[in-house]
Amino acid sequence: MIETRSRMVSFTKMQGTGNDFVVLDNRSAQLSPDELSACAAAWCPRRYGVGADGLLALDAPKTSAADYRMHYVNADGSRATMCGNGARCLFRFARRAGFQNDPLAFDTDAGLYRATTAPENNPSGVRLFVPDITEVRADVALDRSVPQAVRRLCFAHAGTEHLVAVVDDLDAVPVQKWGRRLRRDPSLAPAGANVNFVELGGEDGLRLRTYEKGVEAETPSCGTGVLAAAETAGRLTGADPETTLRVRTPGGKLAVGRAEGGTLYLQGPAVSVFDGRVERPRDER
Ligand SMILES: N[C@@H](CCC[C@H](N)C(=O)O)C(=O)O
Repeated sequence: MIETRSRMVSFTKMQGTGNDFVVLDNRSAQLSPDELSACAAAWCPRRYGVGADGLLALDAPKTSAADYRMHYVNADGSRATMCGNGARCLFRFARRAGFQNDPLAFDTDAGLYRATTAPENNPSGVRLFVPDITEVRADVALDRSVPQAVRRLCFAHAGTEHLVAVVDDLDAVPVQKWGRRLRRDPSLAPAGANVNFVELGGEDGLRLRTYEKGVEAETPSCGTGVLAAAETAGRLTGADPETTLRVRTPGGKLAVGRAEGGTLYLQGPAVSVFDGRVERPRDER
């Protein structure tokens, strides 16, 4: 068969609070879901590829309400239903690609989302409107033992699966060790969960460190993790659910609040780092 697609794929490297992504326009690249997974697994490793926590692809919309569709694939090639930092980056990528509606609406595997430029005078800020988080368990029991330092353990589906573990001393948590163990607890099968360790209080409201499934490591920040923490741990502080909650991650600050009309949002930066071209993995050619 004659190969008609280019071997090289154009991409933009982007980051949102240090959570970084290879971002491509799949209307031109035309990669199938399996090919997107293979590309993520080939391009995300930091020593052998471009280096990223995941791959984002902008595609033609699936529903008439959307301007475009977002595909999200973790660094290990597994597909995830949603990515909060990634969705903000893809919004900025879509603007650069010429999408002009405001807000922009996009299909994801977790449903329809919308985003707009953040209202404050912050050129990199993006406000991602999200559906209310309805699947919440305030206290969960896992099959495996949970470290004693975890004072409360909650679960929230914030577009994807999250455990929220409340601790007193966030800096003392061995995130890699505990996250890896809790993330695959049999009671969470088959999807598993990202694991967020949260310290309550302080001037920023919450501090958060996340072990991400699909990266199988701590990442500098996780947007849906911030939403899950705001919904569960944030409420444990007695904070008014209507006030904006500031969440500090190792990669930077994010805000969770309610817009006029009551829609929940996640707000933070989305930044282009560089543009490049990368070869498709050999098996996929
Ligand atoms: N970093 C993302 C979440 C990406 C998906 C996650 N690893 C999963 O598999 O659920 C975010 O910013 O939300």
